[in-house]
Formats: sequence, C-alpha cells, structure tokens
Amino acid sequence: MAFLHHHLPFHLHLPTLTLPTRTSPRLLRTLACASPDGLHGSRSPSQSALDSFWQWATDKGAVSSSLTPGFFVPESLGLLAQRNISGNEVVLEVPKSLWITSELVAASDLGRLCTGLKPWVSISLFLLCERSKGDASPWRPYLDILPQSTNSTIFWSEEELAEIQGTQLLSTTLGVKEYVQSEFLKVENEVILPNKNIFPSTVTFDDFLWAFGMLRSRAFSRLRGENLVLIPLADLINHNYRIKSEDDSWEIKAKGIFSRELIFSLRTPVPVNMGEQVYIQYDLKKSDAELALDYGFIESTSDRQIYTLTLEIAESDPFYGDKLDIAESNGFGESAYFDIVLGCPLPPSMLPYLRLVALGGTDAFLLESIFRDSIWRHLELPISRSNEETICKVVRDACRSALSLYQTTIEEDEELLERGQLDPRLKIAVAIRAGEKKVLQQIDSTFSEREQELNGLEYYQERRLKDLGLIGEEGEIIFWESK
Ligand SMILES: C[S@@+](CC[C@H](N)C(=O)[O-])C[C@H]1O[C@@H](n2cnc3c(N)ncnc32)[C@H](O)[C@@H]1O
Repeated sequence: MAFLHHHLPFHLHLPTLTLPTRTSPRLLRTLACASPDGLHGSRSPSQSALDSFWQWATDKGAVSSSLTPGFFVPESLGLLAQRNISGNEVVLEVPKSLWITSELVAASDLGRLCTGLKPWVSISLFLLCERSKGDASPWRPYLDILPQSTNSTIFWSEEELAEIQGTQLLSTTLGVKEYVQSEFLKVENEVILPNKNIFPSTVTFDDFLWAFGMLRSRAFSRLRGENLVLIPLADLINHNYRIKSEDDSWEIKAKGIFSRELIFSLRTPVPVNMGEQVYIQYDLKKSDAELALDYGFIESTSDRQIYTLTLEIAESDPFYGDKLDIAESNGFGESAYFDIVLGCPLPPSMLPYLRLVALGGTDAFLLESIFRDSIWRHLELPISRSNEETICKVVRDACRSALSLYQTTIEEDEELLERGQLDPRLKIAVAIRAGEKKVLQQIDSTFSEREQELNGLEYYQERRLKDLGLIGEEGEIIFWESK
C-alpha cells in the first residue's frame, strides 16, 4: 500500500534548508488513540474462542497434521508444533474458500458499494460489517480471535506518542493516520452513512483504524496492495529474527493436479521441536520503524536502524529545469529518498544527487546540454571545493537540526534500555529514538570527516586538466615547452 504523505522531519532543500518542525500537540491529540486498557487492548481471546476458531477453520477445509493454535508471550496467539517437524515441511494448508479477498467482498452484500474502492478499504469495510452482525456472521469465529489492537504506533496514545517526539517514526505514524482518516471520511460519507441497512450501528474512525491495523499486521508481505488477502489461521504465524529467509515459507498453489481450487500452503523454514512455536521471517527489508508501524515490535539490529534522508531540487532553484532533467535521466526525480543504515556507508547515488542539487555559481556550466550524457559520471566525483563544502555544511546543519528535536540523549535512552522492565511500547519508543540519533550522528561524522579532507580532494577542473595532459599526477603544471 503506498502512502501519499510522509512528513519526514529530515528534509534537505538545498541550498537552503527546510528545518524540521515539532509535531503540534493539537495534531498529536487529534490522531492519538487512547489505550483502552493496560494491555493496550490486546487482551488474548479465551481458550474456548480459540477452540471454536480452530474447529471452524478445519471444518472449512484448513488442514494441518502438525500444528495447533496456542498462546505465547509476547506474541499473544501463535502456531504450536504438536510433533517434531522437519525444516521446509508443509505445516498448514488453507483453501481459498477461507481467504478474505476483494473478490469475496465484491460477491457479498457490500459488493455493490465497494466498486472502485481500494482493496484495503473494501476489506476493512467487510470486516467491520461482519463484526457488526455478531452471531449472524459466518466469520464470527475468526473475528473473535482478532486482537483489539497491536503495539503498532498507530494504536499509541498521546502520551505514548510523546515518547517518540522528534522521530521520523512519529511523522510517518501521523502521516499514515491522516491518510487513513481521509479515506475514512470519504467512505463514511459515500458508503457508510447512506447505507444504514448494511451499517446499522455507528462506525467510528477508531473502528476503521482497527481494520486497517489488522490488515497491515496480518497480510503477508507479498499479498498486499492490489493482491491484498487475509488468510485466517495462517495469519497466526509469528515472526522470529533468527529466521533469515522469507521466500520459502509459503506459496499459493492448486490443491491437486486436476483441481482448480487454490490453497495457501505454509512451510516451516527451520526444524521445530514438539511443543515449540513455528515462526517465519516477515520481511528482511523492513526497518525497525516500519516493523513498529506495521506490527508493533522491533528487532534492534543495526541493519534495521535506518534514517531516511529526503533531498529535493527546489522549484525556486534558477537551474531547476536542467537539474530535474539530469535527475530524471538518472532514475531520480525532484525528490529523492536515501535510506542511511547504521554502520553502513552512504548509498552510492546520494553524493552525486547532493552535488547536483548544490550545483551553481562557477560550476553551473556543467548543467549545459553538451554535458548531459556525461554529467552523472562527473557528479560521482567531487566537482569543486565550494560545491563539496556546501553539501557538507547543509547535511551537517540538517543533522544538528534534526538531532535538536529529540527530547533525550542516546546515553539516557541506553540507560533506560539497560535498566530493562520497560513496557513494550516504551521499549520500542526508546530504541527507535536512540537508533535514529545514532544514524544522524553517523551521517554528521561522515560529512565532518569529509570537511577535513576538502583541501586534499581532486575536483573537476583538475581532473579535466589531467585528462588533457596539462597537469601531472602530482598536480604540477606541464608547460608546452616541457613536452
Ligand atoms: C500476523 S499476526 C500474528 C498473530 C498474532 N500473534 C495474534 O495474536 O493474532 C502479527 C502480530 O503478531 C505479533 N507478533 C508477531 N511476531 C512477533 C514478535 N516476534 N514479537 C512480538 N510480537 C509479535 C504482533 O502483534 C504482530 O502485529
């Protein structure tokens, strides 16, 4: 699912810099959810609800000879091995008749109202509609085992969100909630309110957000967007960071050689002993912030600690058109996003893009069309001292400005984490804000080191003179007479 607006606090807008702004307390209040109880509303369903669900799913054709649903800490529900299972063994099969898809919604009472809606919106409305039917819904056993919320930041209260003040995660969370709210207002006016026969009781923004949160946390990574599907029972599988591959854990296939019926087939990527939980890897590419937003947990490994820099060619730039043309011919646009990973070098195309955005003054001749085919190659190396100095200064200023928005230091965060015993949401908040600050400090020190090296770098003009044989390898001038 693509989100239209990400208000990222780090926003470079060369040569001037747009400072990140603090999140207004009013926006926080409007978009925060109050925690319904001390467990964030994630009370586990009863054993009898779980038994009824299991019975319902197996009656409808779900097959497993090795699993049973069970309760776990901290994941709540999960899938438990009833015998020793070997790696790569199929552990569960769920037929299509049990899946919740846009197709199913289209064929339901709701179908005629959902034409043209995004799959996540129509499936959300379906969940809410079925939930309101109570016992009359054939999906009741499944709806009864869904949590009331998760630890995803979309469900955090105002006080909990205040713990991530200054972070990109807060901006993204608020951006996502604004997006969900705008979709809700649309369907409230166009679908829910005019159809009291289908939605007899009030549907609130919190209800709609609950449905969104369920889809976001329960749909398998490759089954999102247009292909969005909820697969009851299979969606009880939890994530484990020890599992390093995500591709082989499930597939969709025909039930038999001659059958047209599709089944979702889940495998355990690793051997599992009887009595242990079966896990998969949800998504190797997600940052901790994305895990926190989608699922409400994080891993805290350095490769998941990421800060996204947004660079932009300003419309007010006198060379806007040429720069945009160059960016576009090299796979970028007016804005470019660079994920900086803790402990890893800068993404290779970040420096060329930065140099392009900062290009001006006596270097502007490089923007002329005769250089169009070769400009990106030139941008991969330093252009001029002033261009390189500008990018260092702007990036360092932006880092300092972003760092000033956090309420705590890395040391304070680490002390809290070491003390342990933190509430799961606070633990996520503290780890995320510490991780972001570490990446910002890393970016700042990379550009600080670069600033120290400015005198020793080789710039475009020198390289050009060398190419023409006018200066030697040591920078000495070669006079015509000496040739
Ligand atoms: C696909 S559902 C899995 C079933 C879920 N445990 C339940 O009780 O319904 C994904 C949700 O499970 C929980 N979860 C999965 N893996 C987890 C983990 N490693 N640590 C903490 N929570 C986890 C999170 O709440 C996540 O949003």
